Amino acid sequence: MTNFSELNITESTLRSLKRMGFEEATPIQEGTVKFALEGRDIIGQAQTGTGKTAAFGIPLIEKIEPSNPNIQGLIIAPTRELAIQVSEELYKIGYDKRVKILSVYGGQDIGRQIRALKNKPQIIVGTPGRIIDHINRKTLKLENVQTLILDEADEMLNMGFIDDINAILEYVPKERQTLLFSATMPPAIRKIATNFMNDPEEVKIKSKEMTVENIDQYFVKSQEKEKFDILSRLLNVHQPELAIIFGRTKRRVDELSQALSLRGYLAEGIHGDLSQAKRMSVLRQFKENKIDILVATDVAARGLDISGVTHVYNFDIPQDPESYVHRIGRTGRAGKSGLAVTFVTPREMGYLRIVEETTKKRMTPLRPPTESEALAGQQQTSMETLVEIVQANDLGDYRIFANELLENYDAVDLVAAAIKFMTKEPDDTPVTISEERPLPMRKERSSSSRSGGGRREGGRRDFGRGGRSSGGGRRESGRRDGARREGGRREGDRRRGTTTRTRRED
Ligand SMILES: Nc1ncnc2c1ncn2[C@@H]1O[C@H](COP(=O)(O)OP(=O)(O)OP(=O)(O)O)[C@@H](O)[C@H]1O
Ligand SMILES: [Mg+2]
Repeated sequence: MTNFSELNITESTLRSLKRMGFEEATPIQEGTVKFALEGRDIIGQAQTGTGKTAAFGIPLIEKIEPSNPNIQGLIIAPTRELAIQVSEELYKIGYDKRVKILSVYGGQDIGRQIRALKNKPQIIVGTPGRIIDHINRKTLKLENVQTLILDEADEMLNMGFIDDINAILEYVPKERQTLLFSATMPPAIRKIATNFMNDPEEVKIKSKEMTVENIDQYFVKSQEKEKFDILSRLLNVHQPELAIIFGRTKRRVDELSQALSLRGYLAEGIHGDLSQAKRMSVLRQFKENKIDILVATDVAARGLDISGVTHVYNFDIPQDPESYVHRIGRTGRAGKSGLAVTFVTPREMGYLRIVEETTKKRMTPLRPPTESEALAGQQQTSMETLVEIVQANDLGDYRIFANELLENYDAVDLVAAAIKFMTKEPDDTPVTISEERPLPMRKERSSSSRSGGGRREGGRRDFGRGGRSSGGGRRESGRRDGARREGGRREGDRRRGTTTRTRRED
């Protein structure tokens, strides 16, 4: 590990990094900062949660000329939450240098953004749709941009976003530095990337596996209709501090979060159809531990950095390996450990093998606990918690109440009642989980033949063949019309009908 002071970074940025608690550079930061400071274009690839934001953020902040009031840096991110998160991290890195940063994203009052743009921000972090809206309104002037960054670059260059990116690029000077970052970078996408880069330096942090090793990865083979009960039992046994459960569709997320709430879990759902205010409030509650289960579509997967996520459950196996990598990467961040469980129906086993081939990591089969095992596990945990509380020796006044109770009741009964109170007993409150259509049958085979089947919305899968999607239907006529959007969501979302998977927005 290298100390930041060895990376030719100015004092003010070093002070900011210190304040952030960053002492040593992570490998991707060490590998990219030098090239980026030399002005090189970079394709940066490193595992989830390993500090890619600062890897592009540090050189960007270093390059900003404080006396220049123009927009000098533009960062494009696939979701609103990510745009906000990246701008917050940049704000911290640029704090001592007083760099002005603004995030622009769909779902937020555009008038407010227009007023904020008049304050002369030097860096803009935005989602593609809203950036284009501002370009059309002539409220965003990009002709002085010197650095363009795509976070989650493969996602940004997939079929759904490439038109938007091309449209934005027309307004950004050709003479610029371009930085692309992601944990995954399928070869076909990397090829597209080089089209608008200038002799990019590829910085790939070598690792045996694509996922970080501090995430324990399991799979549970089960029938579709058994999944929910197994999930509840796993939650009872694991007792995650913070968990994210991924579902394949918006309906799935709604049903799962309702069902979990009915069964007494503190759960909320998040997906692209919710209002921006709702999405932000759910995320805030999750970050503040007011809810401990976040049920999400892939919208929440990319790039979100929520500390303390201990468990990720893929209630539905994702359709492509890249999504898997990003989903489970919400845990095990910044060196912490995590646990991921993926549900797979028997006919989806082929997908599991493809994921494993891509990540180069086998998942361990997990035998789901039976109801009585789940209960026994919980009782055990309750007992251990009681013992810990006793050992902490901080009971004070509680002893007075205990003595009062002991005058009238049997000691064993009282302790048993305490254990019972702390234990979540099996709950058969009826819930509705509609059956999700399984992914198309796919034989177990090597990743070299990944085409066919499994079309995901926008035909992104087709990139696996190195070609353009035929059935994506993402292209929108009138895409330059700022008014076409509805609540920041793409029209394409509706048009895709039943195959809509919930990914796109803005
Ligand atoms: N040098 C560092 N020292 C300590 N913590 C760091 C360092 N760099 C980044 N972090 C922290 O690590 C966490 C993960 O960083 P970040 O979100 O940039 O990861 P990422 O590589 O972009 O992941 P993803 O692929 O999921 O987007 C953040 O909380 C960040 O503040
Ligand atoms: Mg990131």
